[in-house]
Amino acid sequence: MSDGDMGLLKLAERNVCSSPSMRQSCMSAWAIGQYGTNEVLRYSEEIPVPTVSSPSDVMIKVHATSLNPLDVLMRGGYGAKLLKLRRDPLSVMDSGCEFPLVLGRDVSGEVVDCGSEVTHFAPGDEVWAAVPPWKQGSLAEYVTLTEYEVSHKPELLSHTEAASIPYVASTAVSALVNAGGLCRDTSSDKRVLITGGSGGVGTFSIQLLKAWGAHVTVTCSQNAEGLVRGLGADEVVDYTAGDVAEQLGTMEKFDLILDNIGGDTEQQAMGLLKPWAGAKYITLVTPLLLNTDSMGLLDGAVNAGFTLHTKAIQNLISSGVFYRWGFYVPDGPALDEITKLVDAGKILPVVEAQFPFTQVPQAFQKLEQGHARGKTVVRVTEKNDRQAEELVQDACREAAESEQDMQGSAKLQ
Ligand SMILES: NC(=O)C1=CN([C@@H]2O[C@H](COP(=O)(O)OP(=O)(O)OC[C@H]3O[C@@H](n4cnc5c(N)ncnc54)[C@H](OP(=O)(O)O)[C@@H]3O)[C@@H](O)[C@H]2O)C=CC1
Repeated sequence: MSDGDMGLLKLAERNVCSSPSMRQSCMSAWAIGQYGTNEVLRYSEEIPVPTVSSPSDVMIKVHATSLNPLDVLMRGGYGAKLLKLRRDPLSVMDSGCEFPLVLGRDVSGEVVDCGSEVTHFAPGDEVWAAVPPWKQGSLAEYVTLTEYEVSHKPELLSHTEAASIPYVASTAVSALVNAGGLCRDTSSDKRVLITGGSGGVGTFSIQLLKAWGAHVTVTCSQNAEGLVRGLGADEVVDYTAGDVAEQLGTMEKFDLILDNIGGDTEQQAMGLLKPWAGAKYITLVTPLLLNTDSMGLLDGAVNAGFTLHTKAIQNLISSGVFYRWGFYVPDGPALDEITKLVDAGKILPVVEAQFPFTQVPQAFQKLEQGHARGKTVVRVTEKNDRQAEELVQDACREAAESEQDMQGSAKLQ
């Protein structure tokens, strides 16, 4: 997008937050005003600041965020019907719709304000969090979350590094712990297969499971083998080199499969689990939001529930395998545990690409090309710091000019 386009967009969006008094409560953000392709992404300096409105709110100045496949999907309207149900009624009250909608699900930043009942955080604290998809996102100067969703950032990580972890970590913990029943104390004798191990969720999950002592097998492309082995994967199967089910079928069977791919992988995976031994298959690729989008809330939810129930029963009866869907769940305390693992050097950030805040559309393009090797991060403050510097320089220049004017008029007198 050219500077000229950016200027036109800014002018077009002045109506969001236009009066001088309102402008003080506005921030810069990348937002969408409708669902669609990358064209709908708009930079605006007129997005209302999400201020503290409840006693448990924590307002964060965003230093960095990262993109997830969900951002690309949500830009196109994915999950709109179900997510709208959970949005803050105040945020949709004026327009009756969710727009302008700010995307971005990760945040690493600094607390700037807290509600009266917040006990664990104070202004100035460096924090990280995953922003629930029903809340305004972090491709913005500020984001406001509830205390339970926030955690203190690992000291060893920069904001850019930290922003690569929260959403994939919260998803992995939810899938492996809540759905999979694994934890630090019960994983050491477990054989786990991660499909799609080279992406955001995969690169995090490998490290978490290795920190817990599990034996980890990963499927990925041949050129990602070095990456996943470097993160600790014990065995790697190149899914591009022939029949992946056949290759995996020669191995000892697994206790748990975390499926980041879905589709045919689901059928292939079932036969790879230990039968009648409490083994679990957890997929992150579920039809729930697609169903509610296409069939409506009630029919979609019922249909998804029926699908899940049928598959769960079939797999339990035929092979004693537990079939489950995994979902991202907001969980600050889980991130506290991840902070400890990061500080202990057991989990490293995997940042594949970084973009400045001015290049968010390019960051989305990168994500849409696929073949992720870890995460794509957006540095948010860099632009705002530069902008603040420019404002200070402008103010200094104006002050110097008015001083010169005053000296000039004093001489004349
Ligand atoms: N249910 C939920 O709440 C959540 C669901 N998800 C979903 O989980 C999935 C994974 O997320 P995330 O890790 O962030 O995605 P990424 O896009 O970061 O990673 C996907 C990875 O899979 C690899 N891949 C593609 N096809 C295959 C294949 N057939 N076998 C093995 N590897 C393959 C890709 O590389 P390459 O193509 O080069 O092989 C890429 O590295 C996504 O579908 C996402 O939408 C994520 C978070 C929450």
